[in-house]
Amino acid sequence: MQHELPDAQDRRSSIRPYSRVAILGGGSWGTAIAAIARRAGREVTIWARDPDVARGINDSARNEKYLPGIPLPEGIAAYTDLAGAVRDAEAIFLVTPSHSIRDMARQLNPLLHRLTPIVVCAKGIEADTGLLMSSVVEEELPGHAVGALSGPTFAAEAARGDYTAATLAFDFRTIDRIHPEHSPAARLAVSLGCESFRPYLSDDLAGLETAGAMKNVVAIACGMMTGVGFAENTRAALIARGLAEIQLVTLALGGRTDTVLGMGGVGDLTLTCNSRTSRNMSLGLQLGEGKARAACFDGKPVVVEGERNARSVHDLARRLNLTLPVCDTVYRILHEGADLRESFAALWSRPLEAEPAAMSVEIPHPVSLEA
Ligand SMILES: NC(=O)C1=CN([C@@H]2O[C@H](COP(=O)(O)OP(=O)(O)OC[C@H]3O[C@@H](n4cnc5c(N)ncnc54)[C@H](O)[C@@H]3O)[C@@H](O)[C@H]2O)C=CC1
Ligand SMILES: O=C(CO)COP(=O)(O)O
Repeated sequence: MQHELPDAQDRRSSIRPYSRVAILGGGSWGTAIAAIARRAGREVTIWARDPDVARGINDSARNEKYLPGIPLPEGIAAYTDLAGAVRDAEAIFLVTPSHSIRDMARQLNPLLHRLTPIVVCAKGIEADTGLLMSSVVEEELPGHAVGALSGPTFAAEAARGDYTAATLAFDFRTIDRIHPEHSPAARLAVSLGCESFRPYLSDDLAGLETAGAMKNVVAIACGMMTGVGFAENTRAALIARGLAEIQLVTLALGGRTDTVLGMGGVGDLTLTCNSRTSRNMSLGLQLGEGKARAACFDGKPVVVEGERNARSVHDLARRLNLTLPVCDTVYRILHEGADLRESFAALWSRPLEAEPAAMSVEIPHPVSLEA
């Protein structure tokens, strides 16, 4: 069940936002979150690895490298040293790519007060361990309340101030049900909520993170099919089957179907699978059109989480003994050199099976009509 913020205005005004928040990651999404938090009235610091990015934010309220042409709210203070960025922060948003989250958390260990809540905004599953990002952070920063922010949120649109919504999830153990206004989750939601950004609260952290990591793999599949020349029917089928795969893994990891149907599941999946703005969709599209991987994005290094995470999802599914035909097809094309056209043809000629009757089934058992 998704939790609303306490609804009545008097209750809402009793939730204290965090005054000072630190955003770690000066890329497109980190900068967009900084802009949202600043519009919501917070004192905002941002850590950027790249000194030019930090200079641009400090000197001209722009991040031309990652969000070209988008003016940012005044007053975001950018740092290139992590200690400076987090010094007075009451809450932390971790917004670097998923493969860097463990290292970032390790670096933060000596710098943070144990009560400082941490929100992971990267979408991914750790290679080798199969851990969701919040679990990675919990291992490195024990004792902190760790949550995730995820949803249909293209950075440039959110930074421009287009109406955007997302889900903020914390483990149920950290949500104070009697006094929700004291929970870091509620305080963080109020800290980010502003005219253009609407955070929903959830206690299904596993579901939210699983959906966020897997939708990128499905988006690559949709891009590939579109690039090869197939159209709307094919893409819709991939989205629906991708959603079923997300549901399987979500339930296996203890998450819930309502999360799969929410902002971070259906919301983000439909956004990324249908838009060329998505880097994941766009990678698939270019590969489907026959471009070599090295030539995609004009040879520039671009964060495409679904590429790395196709492997993490594949390994996790094996451990969980789950069959994920769509995600597996992407994995085999990207990481085992399988032929793209043949792989998708094989996907469509699998034995016929029953569609899970309802999204509420626990773990569906495919029924082969060939047997
Ligand atoms: N861009 C978007 O629309 C959204 C992105 N996300 C997620 O946010 C995360 C970050 O992505 P973006 O900001 O889009 O990427 P980006 O490519 O725009 O920026 C990446 C940032 O991370 C830094 N970085 C790269 N490797 C690093 C490392 N090893 N250690 C520390 N810092 C490193 C870069 O210097 C850069 O500041 C990803 O997991 C992505 O899926 C989530 C929602 C929306
Ligand atoms: O996660 C995103 C939007 O919610 C961004 O998607 P891409 O990483 O595919 O660009």
